[in-house]
Amino acid sequence: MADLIIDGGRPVSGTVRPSGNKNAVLPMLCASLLTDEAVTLENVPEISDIDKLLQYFAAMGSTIDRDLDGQRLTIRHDAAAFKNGQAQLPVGIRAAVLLLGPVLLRNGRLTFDTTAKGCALGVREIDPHLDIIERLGGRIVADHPYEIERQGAMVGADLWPDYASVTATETFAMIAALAEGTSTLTNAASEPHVQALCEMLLAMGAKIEGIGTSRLTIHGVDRLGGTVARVPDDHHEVATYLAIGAVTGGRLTVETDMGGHMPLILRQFEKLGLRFEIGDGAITASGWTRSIAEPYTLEMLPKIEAAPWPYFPADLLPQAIGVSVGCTGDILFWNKVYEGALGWSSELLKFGARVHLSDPHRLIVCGGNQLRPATVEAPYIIRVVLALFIAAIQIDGRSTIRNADPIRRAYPHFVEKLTALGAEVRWQ
Ligand SMILES: CC(=O)N[C@H]1[C@@H](OP(=O)(O)OP(=O)(O)OC[C@H]2O[C@@H](n3ccc(=O)[nH]c3=O)[C@H](O)[C@@H]2O)O[C@H](CO)[C@@H](O)[C@@H]1O
Ligand SMILES: C=C(OP(=O)(O)O)C(=O)O
Repeated sequence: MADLIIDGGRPVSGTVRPSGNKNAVLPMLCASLLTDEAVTLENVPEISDIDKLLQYFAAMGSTIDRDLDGQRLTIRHDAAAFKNGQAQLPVGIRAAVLLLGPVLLRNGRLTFDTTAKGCALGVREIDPHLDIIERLGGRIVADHPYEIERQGAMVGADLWPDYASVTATETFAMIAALAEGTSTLTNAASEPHVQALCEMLLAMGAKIEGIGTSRLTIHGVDRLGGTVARVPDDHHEVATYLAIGAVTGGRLTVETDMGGHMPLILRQFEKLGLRFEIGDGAITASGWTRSIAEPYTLEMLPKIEAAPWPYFPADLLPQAIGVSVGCTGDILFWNKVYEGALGWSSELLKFGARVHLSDPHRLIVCGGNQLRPATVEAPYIIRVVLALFIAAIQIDGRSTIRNADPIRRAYPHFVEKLTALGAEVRWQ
């Protein structure tokens, strides 16, 4: 594991372009298994999750042509080779769960011995995925290791799961696209990455209605074809860079076409005193008041709550917490998604911040403290490394984030990009 060394207190200014969204490119890559034709993806980020997925595909006999500089990748799965491949599903990445549906469709059966865990945010469930597979005609014939099979085609069904799960919705979309008849999913997830997968499936010949809403209707087709699809920019990365620019007193512009997805996200950071200028194809972080906006309702603590889209994303709550430690005023952070996503917050005490974990879902940050540089330990949670980084870079002096590697899963060339913008940061 590698550490990040940060010399904080220097303005991070200039212009940066975000990379493709990890949580979009991974399901899009898995969806390439739904056709024998070539699929080309553009704006493909250089992240370790893709390397793991591509290693798996290569071991299964797929043909991969990747142009790293051009951020372009063409993949084609040779039917016979994939059938004979024996590789284990990748471990350490949540996206492994996105292989279940496509591999089952391709091979008729699948054995896997992973619980498809990614970031250590608490339990990462597989039940919603297995439930969708069963409801659409698959059978779980054994567990530990799990064996799934299908006899004949998958069959459409009407589903209404307990909650809107991102990857389970993606599993549903990929299977229902090729199932017999019509399927509906009520309580579907609608994050920008879910929308991107559905748009790609449409381009491959799928018939999907309700993209971006909480109800998907999919009319199954006999076959899907190849396509060329662009991975959307990562809205998490956009917001993260804007936050870094603002807390360092810099003026940072992020060039992106994701502005339409950003209003609620920017409004939450504005509660923490960040100021933005919205341009055509660009957002600029132009200032930071450092004071938490007080609500008109006097009895209420200011709060930022994360929940499934179109709420503020759970994958941005840590970055907002990282900003808040430098503010005056108190604020409640409420993670309505994960039950294990805030335990790391005691690391913030090492910077001199005051934080109170009310319960596994809620954290109160009390501001107005004199912060100091520190050495902190990052858990295996991508966005928490960013939270600790945002805390560290606003403080004069040298801080160290131990075990910062998880950011390689989603933030390509992080150190190089920030160094070019004036930050003093390096790996050790
Ligand atoms: C590869 C990928 O795309 N990973 C993302 C995906 O993971 P993933 O698809 O695993 O996340 P889910 O949407 O399934 O939600 C995660 C967990 O939160 C709990 N839960 C969620 C919603 C809800 O209304 N009630 C509830 O209890 C469940 O325990 C669930 O297992 O979506 C998460 C939530 O946006 C993101 O953090 C992950 O980055
Ligand atoms: C939680 C995340 O990823 P994963 O689900 O892949 O672990 C994330 O991207 O923040």
